[in-house]
Amino acid sequence: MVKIGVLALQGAVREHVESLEAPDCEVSVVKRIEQLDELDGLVFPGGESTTMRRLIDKYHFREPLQQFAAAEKPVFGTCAGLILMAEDITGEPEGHLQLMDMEVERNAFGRQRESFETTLSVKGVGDDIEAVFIRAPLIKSVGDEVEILCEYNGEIVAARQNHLLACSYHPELTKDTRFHQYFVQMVRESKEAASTVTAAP
Ligand SMILES: NC(=O)CC[C@H](N)C(=O)O
Repeated sequence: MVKIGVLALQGAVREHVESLEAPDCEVSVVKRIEQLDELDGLVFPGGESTTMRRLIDKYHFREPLQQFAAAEKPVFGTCAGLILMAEDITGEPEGHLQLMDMEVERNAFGRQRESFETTLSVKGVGDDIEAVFIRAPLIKSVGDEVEILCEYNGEIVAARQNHLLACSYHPELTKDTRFHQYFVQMVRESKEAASTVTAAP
């Protein structure tokens, strides 16, 4: 059994909970820091990153979230969640949680395309993944350890750095749960690897 939480300070939470459903996966809505201790993986939903940051600071979540990721527990950020994870944000003095080696640009898809849907090929997930972009950020550059999973019109929109997964769009707003199930599998593998290490003589 793996336990995955969805950070519920602000943003679209319920859809993530539904997309993560699997027979061996217990999903919870995270509102208190103490809940992090029980989790094997965590999702940062979409919403408004500046509001989320304000609430993260208000409820003293910043360090516990950074520790969660530093313990190599998997984290998955979508849209505003991706912005929270980035080391750098274009035009801003520094990133929020600075978990993942990438620079992101907020609201990067221009005015008339602020929201749109498309089908994408995502490495390791599928070549016909439905994606909903809502005032989405793009990933402008990534460090050496980051694997690019998906590009849209030559721009990076999904990436993975070991136990960290991020995408610009909203996989939780479609019926297609493959991206979430890819993350659930990351959490299973990470938990299994951690228990092997603990069990070693
Ligand atoms: N759908 C979203 O999560 C939008 C992200 C939002 N534009 C931000 O900058 O935080």
